[in-house]
Amino acid sequence: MIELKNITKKYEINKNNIITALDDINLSIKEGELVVLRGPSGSGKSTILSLIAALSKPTSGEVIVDNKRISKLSDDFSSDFRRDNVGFIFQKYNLIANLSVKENIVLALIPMNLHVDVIEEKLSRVLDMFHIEHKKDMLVKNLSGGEQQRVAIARANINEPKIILADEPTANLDKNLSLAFIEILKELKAQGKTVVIATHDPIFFTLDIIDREIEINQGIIS
Ligand SMILES: Nc1ncnc2c1ncn2[C@@H]1O[C@H](COP(=O)(O)OP(=O)(O)OP(=O)(O)O)[C@@H](O)[C@H]1O
Repeated sequence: MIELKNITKKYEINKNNIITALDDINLSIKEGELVVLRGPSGSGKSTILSLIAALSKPTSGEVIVDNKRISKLSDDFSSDFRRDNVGFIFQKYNLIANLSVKENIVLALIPMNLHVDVIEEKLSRVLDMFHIEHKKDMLVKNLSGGEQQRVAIARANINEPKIILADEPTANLDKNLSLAFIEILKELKAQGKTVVIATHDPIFFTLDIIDREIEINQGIIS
């Protein structure tokens, strides 16, 4: 269960220029729900995702995940929370171009000091699940956009997180690849993951696998 309680997030550019990205919002997302956050550019969608992932902290209010006040965690505990609970699919994928597919995917596991066999097992599970096995030794810079997205999704799932967050996941994909992404969403939902997608792509708005659409405008949920 994810709860945002009276969340305000302000970005201070300088003393005379403070942007209110979120203005006292309340939001609650149940375990296993597939939710779409929709709204125009700049409305606050990415800010909500970054708060749920404990990548940033609210100016006021609380973010609670599974009864844990994650908005109060120190930076170290925030990273632990993220590693154990959240898979984040970034709009621009945030992959390292000069590393191979498998190196990109296992990078986040390095601080965990896992046995090499465990890493191999986790790796082969996601390579297989997201149909990228045949490219595992290729450098990411030599992959197509759709393949890079599958690597980003595999990386987000390496630790079997309960929560998947995706920021404009189809922004760089054509229609067919967007439909392939929707197939992946179906798999994630079948596995019981909680999925939150920030998007303004209309392809999501008529899907029956989406449990709820949340409309956000200028930092306010309407
Ligand atoms: N790090 C930052 N510093 C300053 N302002 C920021 C920062 N991040 C976001 N903002 C501002 O906060 C507001 C909300 O941004 P946010 O990225 O959450 O919107 P969005 O709905 O995800 O937009 P998009 O669809 O374009 O990604 C915008 O006005 C944006 O310019």
